Amino acid sequence: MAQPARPAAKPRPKTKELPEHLKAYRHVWVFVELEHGRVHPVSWELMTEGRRLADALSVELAGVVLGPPGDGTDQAVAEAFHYGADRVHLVEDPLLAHYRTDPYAKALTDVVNAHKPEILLLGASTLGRDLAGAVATTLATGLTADCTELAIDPDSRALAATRPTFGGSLLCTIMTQAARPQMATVRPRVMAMGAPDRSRTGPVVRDRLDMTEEAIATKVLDFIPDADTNQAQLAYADIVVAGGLGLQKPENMRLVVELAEVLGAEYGGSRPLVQKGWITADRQIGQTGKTIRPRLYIAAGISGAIQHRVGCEGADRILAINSDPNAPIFDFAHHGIVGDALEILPALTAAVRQRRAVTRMAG
Ligand SMILES: Cc1cc2nc3c(=O)[nH]c(=O)nc-3n(C[C@H](O)[C@H](O)[C@H](O)COP(=O)(O)OP(=O)(O)OC[C@H]3O[C@@H](n4cnc5c(N)ncnc54)[C@H](O)[C@@H]3O)c2cc1C
Repeated sequence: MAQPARPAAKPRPKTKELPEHLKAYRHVWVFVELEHGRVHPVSWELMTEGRRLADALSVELAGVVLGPPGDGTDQAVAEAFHYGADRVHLVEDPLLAHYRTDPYAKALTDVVNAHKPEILLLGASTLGRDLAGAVATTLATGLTADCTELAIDPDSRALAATRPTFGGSLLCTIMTQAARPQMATVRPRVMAMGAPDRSRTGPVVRDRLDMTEEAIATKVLDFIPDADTNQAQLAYADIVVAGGLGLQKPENMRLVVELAEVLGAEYGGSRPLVQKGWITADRQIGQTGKTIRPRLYIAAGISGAIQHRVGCEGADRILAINSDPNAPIFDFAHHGIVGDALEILPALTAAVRQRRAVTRMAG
């Protein structure tokens, strides 16, 4: 005889209490992403955000710099203070000249274990994503990737890290309640970067990399920058012009590129344009593409789906061109033109060209 169905076991209540040994973890840390002497700007965006979180918790903000001895590393340390750090943890070693997961993960894990920060933020760049995953796994702690918002939960003092889920149709807030540090990555341009204060300075705490070259499986024989990839500087462009399926044919993408050229702007598009091969993947704007924060964003023939919106709503000004007056993009655009993008784009290009010519003649 079939057994009657039994009710599912009650879920065990989750404790909000932090285990005693983790209560010593304090302060907010930002990993300063330094590669070949240059700091990725996402680090300073996170430093600005980290300052806000540290102030909310009444703790210190620290930057972690890993790199080879030299000017680039010294400069990164100085700038960390300019962008808001109260102290900098520094591991300087020739083995850190090129990014390799093993020595970087070892260095960062050891500094965390030695100084015990409660929050550790990294950029969701190629390097940051690799490093964050490796370090979170070694430390057996929680990592929330690609966050769009960070806050402090007033009851538990936990980091409330919000990120899109279910294909961007929902936002979920994740808290790491029983492990430390609480780790999160944030994509470039999601957070605003504060102005640097060049007069700020502070203490540098030096740690050693406890590793030899023999222990590292990956060897860097040479570094050859790839001239073809990531040519589009969308994330940090002042003006971006983008097209969507409303352009109707791949050859009409030319209208977007021409307007971008006369404006000295970058061009991009919605995801379907990448899928159709009209533009390259590094020009996709949105949740699974680039997040942009230009002064002006011109979106032509783009409906404004949530997955596109999250990548562009940080723009100071959004001008939408769409033939449908009810298109969702008009809900968040600052300026709208209801009409045919195939007519409006060339008209805008001609108007900008004419204005440039008049200015040149007058000058
Ligand atoms: C997991 C997931 C991740 C995603 N990530 C992204 C992402 O990163 N970026 C992204 O963009 N999308 C992303 N998408 C896809 C997203 O949901 C939308 O399907 C996509 O943004 C729609 O692209 P579109 O606006 O170009 O096309 P459509 O939605 O088809 O909109 C075309 C628009 O053009 C207008 N139009 C038509 N003809 C003209 C004309 N002649 N002149 C002016 N306007 C005209 C129409 O009124 C319409 O509003 C993702 C989807 C999923 C499920």
